[in-house]
Formats: sequence, C-alpha cells, structure tokens
Amino acid sequence: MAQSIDVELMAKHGYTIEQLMELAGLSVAASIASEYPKGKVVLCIGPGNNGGDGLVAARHLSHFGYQPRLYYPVQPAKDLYRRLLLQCQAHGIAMVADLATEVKACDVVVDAIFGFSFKGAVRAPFDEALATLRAVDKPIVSVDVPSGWDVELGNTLGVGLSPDMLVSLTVPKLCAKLFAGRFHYLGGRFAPPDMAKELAIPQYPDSSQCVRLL
Ligand SMILES: NC(=O)C1=CN([C@@H]2O[C@H](COP(=O)(O)OP(=O)(O)OC[C@H]3O[C@@H](n4cnc5c(N)ncnc54)[C@H](OP(=O)(O)O)[C@@H]3O)[C@@H](O)[C@H]2O)[C@@H](O)CC1
Ligand SMILES: [K+]
Repeated sequence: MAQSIDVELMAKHGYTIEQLMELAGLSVAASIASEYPKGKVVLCIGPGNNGGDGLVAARHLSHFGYQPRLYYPVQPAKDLYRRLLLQCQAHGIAMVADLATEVKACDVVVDAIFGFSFKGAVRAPFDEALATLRAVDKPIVSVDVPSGWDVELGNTLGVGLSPDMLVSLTVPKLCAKLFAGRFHYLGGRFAPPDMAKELAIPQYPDSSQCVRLL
C-alpha cells in the first residue's frame, strides 16, 4: 500500500525520489517547529529513505534556527544520501558517535531510522540505538513509522519506539492507529488532487507543509 503510493507518484505522475524526499523532510521540520521550541535536536539516521528524510529535515531545522546534530552510524554509498550529507556538512551540522551521551544533552530526538520497509529482527548497530532511544526521557519525533514497528501491525516485536510525535508521510500508515503520543502530524504534501481525493488526504491549511491530525 505505502510502497504503491510512492510508485504511483514517481512512475505515473513524474516525481523523482529527490523531490519527494525534500518535501517529506521539509514537512518533518515544519511539524517539529509547530510544537517544540528552538533547541538542540539529535537526528538518528537510518540506512534507507527514512534516513534520507531525516537528513533533509536536519538541514531545514538548521534554517529554522534549531541546532541539529546527526547520529548516522551506517552511511550507504548511494549518491543521493552522500549529497544530502554534504549539504548538512555545508550547514555546519555536526556528526555524533555516542548516541547515549548526545540524547542527554538535547531537547528533541528525531527517529529517522526505519520507515515502511523495516522487517525482521533489528540488526546491529540499530538494535543498540533503539535500546538507547527506548530509555530516553526526551521527546521523540518519528518519521513516517516509529522505528522497530511493523508498518501495519505496530510494535509486535516489542523493540519499537514510543514517540511523542509521529509525522506520517502522504497518508498515515495502518500502524498509526496504535500511536499513543501527543502529536500526530501529516506531511509530504505532494499528492495531486485526484489522488488526494481517493486517499481522503485531509486539507492542508494555506501554504503549510504539515497538518495536525491529533
Ligand atoms: N511517498 C512517501 O510515502 C515517501 C516516503 N519516503 C520515505 O521512505 C521510507 C521508506 O524508505 P525505504 O523503502 O528506503 O526503507 P526504510 O524504511 O528507510 O528502511 C530500509 C533500510 O533499513 C534496512 N532494514 C530493514 N529492516 C531492518 C532490520 N530489521 N534491521 C536492520 N536494518 C533493516 C534495510 O536494509 P536491507 O534489508 O535492505 O539490507 C534498508 O537499508 C518511508 O517510510 C518514508 O520515510 C520519502 O523519502 C519519499 C516519499
Ligand atoms: K522512523
């Protein structure tokens, strides 16, 4: 379902993954700016497109006056991610290695580790990262799907995060029904009108990149 929306947007409507990722990441930063005061944000970046959304969000958060830092333990050689990381570095966004220490000193944590393609037991080094984040007392903002959750069934493995904010992209995934945090936002404002109608996507206010659902 989630994957088929992506395919339709790209194969049928002419979008590129770079465009979708840019709008997705911008909407994550806009959602954060709607609810959390400016401060230190640690963004946990995974190895796929969910992580790419996080790299984009970090850059926009820096423009919005936040102090983002990246925990990015596995950096695939893919050109798109390499360029997004270069852009972050050009914005002076630091990389951090010790997640447990960093989260103690930050105001908000962004979970951009896994999205809708997560499956199976969590492999290193993300097993430890998720354990650290499960114990954290700072608000966590999950991008699209709380990491460790099955996209439809939720936290069936018992290793998933319990975010304070969930930013669903395009449409909430089935697991969003189980979200128990304070803020549920929708972002990724890219569906053309017919698709928006078919998927019953809520109206975004004016020029906003995000809309609060809960
Ligand atoms: N229109 C939209 O909705 C848009 C969606 N977008 C975003 O894309 C996201 C989906 O991205 P995605 O398909 O790249 O996969 P994602 O969830 O990031 O993870 C894959 C990576 O994780 C790894 N991995 C998997 N399981 C693992 C495990 N158990 N333990 C350890 N590793 C594991 C897996 O490794 P592999 O299994 O391939 O070795 C691979 O490297 C989506 O949720 C949304 O945020 C926007 O960017 C654009 C518009
Ligand atoms: K996530």
